[in-house]
Amino acid sequence: MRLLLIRHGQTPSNVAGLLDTAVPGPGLTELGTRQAAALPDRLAGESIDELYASPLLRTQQTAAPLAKRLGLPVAVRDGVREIEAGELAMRGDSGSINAYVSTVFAWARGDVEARIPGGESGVEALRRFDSVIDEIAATDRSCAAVVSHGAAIRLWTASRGINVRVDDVEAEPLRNTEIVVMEGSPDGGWRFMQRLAAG
Ligand SMILES: O=C(O)[C@H](O)COP(=O)(O)O
Repeated sequence: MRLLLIRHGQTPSNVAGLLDTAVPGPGLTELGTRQAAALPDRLAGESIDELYASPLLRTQQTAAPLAKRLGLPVAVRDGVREIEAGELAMRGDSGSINAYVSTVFAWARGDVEARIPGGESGVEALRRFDSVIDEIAATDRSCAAVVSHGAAIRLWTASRGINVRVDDVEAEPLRNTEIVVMEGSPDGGWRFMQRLAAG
């Protein structure tokens, strides 16, 4: 099946460069709202038959225009929320951001027992994201859109994409409403197809 993994639109914490991962978190900025409004047209060529979002306000606000256009409900799943920042929450200094990002990519390279101080391990973060993807794949639909978060999407695609190099994912941040397209199945594996830039 085809997965469209969409990072939410811009938030005030994104503008400020903060590690803001708590639930429910901030809503979208004006730009973020415009980015969300642009998604239905950007994805008009896709035959999306299921729509998922994390419990955070920013993903649900991003999913809303797409849900309206498609006439689909938004299924909220805790498993696709952002990687918890733990003791690094709401920090914006480069040391904290580097500690967060480097732990996430250490997980993608196999060190899944490492833990963000006060936060999750890679085992825990991947287990919850995997469980949602497995649930989606079990529906036997052809295409699902999942509105999630930058670190969570990069972790999952770097860890589960059979044709993906972790270095490439680490080198390329995911911008607001940028989309990672993956195809495959839990049994056969997931292949990275393309990134759809936010424009
Ligand atoms: O990486 C970050 O900046 C924070 O964890 C928040 O990510 P998000 O904006 O994709 O939720």
